[in-house]
Amino acid sequence: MERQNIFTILARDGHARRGRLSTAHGTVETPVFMPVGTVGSVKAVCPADLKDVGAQIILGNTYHLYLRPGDELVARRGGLHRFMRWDGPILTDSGGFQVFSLNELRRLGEEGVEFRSHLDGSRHLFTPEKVVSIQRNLGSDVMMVLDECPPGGSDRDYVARSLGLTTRWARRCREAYPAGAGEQHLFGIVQGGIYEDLREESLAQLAGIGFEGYALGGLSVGEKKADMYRILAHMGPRLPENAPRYLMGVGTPLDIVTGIENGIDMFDCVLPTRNARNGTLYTSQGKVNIKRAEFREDDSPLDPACSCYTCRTFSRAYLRHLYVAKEILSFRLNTIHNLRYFLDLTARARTAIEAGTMAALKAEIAAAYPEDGA
Ligand SMILES: Nc1cc(N)c2c(=O)[nH][nH]c(=O)c2c1
Ligand SMILES: [Zn+2]
Repeated sequence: MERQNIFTILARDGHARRGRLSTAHGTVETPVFMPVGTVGSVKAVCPADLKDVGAQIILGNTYHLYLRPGDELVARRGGLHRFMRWDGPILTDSGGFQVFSLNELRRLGEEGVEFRSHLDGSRHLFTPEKVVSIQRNLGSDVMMVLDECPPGGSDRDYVARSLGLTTRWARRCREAYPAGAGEQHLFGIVQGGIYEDLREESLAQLAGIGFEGYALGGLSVGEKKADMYRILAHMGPRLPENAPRYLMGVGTPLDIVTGIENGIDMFDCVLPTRNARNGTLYTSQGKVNIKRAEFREDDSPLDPACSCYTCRTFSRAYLRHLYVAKEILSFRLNTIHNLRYFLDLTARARTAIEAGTMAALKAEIAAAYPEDGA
């Protein structure tokens, strides 16, 4: 069955694209930031908070949901959307990345990757077919193939061998879920480390198989920032023109704007949620460390340029007090703000692309976050 085109480009500004992705749970205006909902919750906030901050699509981690509560339990409860009461689109990663990042004990082979649960030490095997089955049980709108993400700094020979395995696994994922098999989309993941020729080879192999979208993996995994930006500039515009392009695990505000100017449409990163919980807040004037004593009696809003519930309602003095007192409310209010900042950033990018002013937005973010580009 021929699939209708799921992605439409509405405007361009250089390589930057303003687009629209259609999914079974609604359309996604791109460029878009996806809050990370690791085990079926975006930590410290509820679905109503997510809607209030402008979230369109969120991310779930297959590895974590498979181990707890279990993908088959989620399927019996009606799928992840119903289970967590999120009615918008959901993207799930394949779990391979978490296997590598959370498990010392793992065995990589042609069949798949064997690992022990970080929860109870039980043994498991993720194969391409298994991770597709898990994501079908979860019912995510966008599924990711099983891939191997070579550690940052891996040598060229290892990266070359690894991308071959990633391609063979991607082909098995596609065979397990052929185009048109259902309403879920399947995205391929381009690997190839910091080597342009290997990146192009990985992309050519994946494009030959054919996916509804294409991700750049293997970045923001410990490589030098200059190497990430070099690969981003080389590969972003080379990804298939009429498919959504997803930069996995990225990134800082400047990384995101740089990704957009290089043709990326979708981003996910734990920075806004994780840093909210350690008091690092993103604002129009750069990062604010809310625990600093200077805020003890500061009645001003966290960010006068932000219209989120936190900035509309509370002072920096109160936010500092909650953080220092280790109040649970601190996590929620800080997360609401940080997510709103990242979601507003991509919303402003959508407007900037339509107006042809992406360069001005990038200059503004580079000035507010000079440390990001280092
Ligand atoms: N930075 C990254 C974050 C990620 N969640 C992933 C991933 O899930 N798969 N493959 C990847 O290469 C990858 C890189
Ligand atoms: Zn705010």
